[in-house]
Amino acid sequence: MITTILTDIEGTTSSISFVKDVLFPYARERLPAFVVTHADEPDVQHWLHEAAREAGLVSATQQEIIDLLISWIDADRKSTALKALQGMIWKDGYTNGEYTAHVYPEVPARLRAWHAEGRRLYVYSSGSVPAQKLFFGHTDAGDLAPLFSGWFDTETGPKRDAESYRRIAAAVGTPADTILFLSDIVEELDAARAAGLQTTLLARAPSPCPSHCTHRCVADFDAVEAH
Ligand SMILES: CSCCC(=O)C(=O)COP(=O)(O)O
Ligand SMILES: [Mg+2]
Repeated sequence: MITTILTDIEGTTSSISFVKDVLFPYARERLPAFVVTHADEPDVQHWLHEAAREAGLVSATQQEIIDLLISWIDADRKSTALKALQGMIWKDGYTNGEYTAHVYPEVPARLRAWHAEGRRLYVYSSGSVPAQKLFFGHTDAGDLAPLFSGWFDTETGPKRDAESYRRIAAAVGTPADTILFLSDIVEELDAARAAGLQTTLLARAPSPCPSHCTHRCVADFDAVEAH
């Protein structure tokens, strides 16, 4: 019996294009000024230091760190430090009404229905937890954040590592096989299944389900079986 649904964001609840064509360029354009203006804030300082550490830079100028972070945005690197900084920059865009987060049309009603049935909903995304909360707090369909019981990002661990899903099951406090993980990435689902979670692949149009997929595969949330 599925009691808990854990969902990815990009490619699952929401289009890859919104993240790549709206969020990433917004952060890319504002990152240099953001770093210069906020570098003294402890949170920002922490993540700048973490980015330098991740890159193996013993000492780096502010401009070198900015260049590094921009190259990571361009490469879609799932760096925890980059994601934390991007989330801080995206905040202004949401609160100023410059954009709202895309969700596929059936997603809000399906999330509400699962919530009303008593299932607990969680997010696991490479986007930072603050960025996830902003995202679901400002969607095209309004504020969906209250539907979720909790949020996980790569501070819990990489999304392709089974240990991350074991940690999530322990944090949620329910047996792994009662959790259904939804994602558009087969390697993430493989890791979740290795940890004992149930899995469903989202193959959003025009992508077909892969021919030799070993995970249940559906085109949208209405086709997800969560029994
Ligand atoms: C929280 S919205 C930003 C999403 C993001 O930065 C990202 O890398 C999405 O990755 P996901 O794990 O949701 O596929
Ligand atoms: Mg995804």
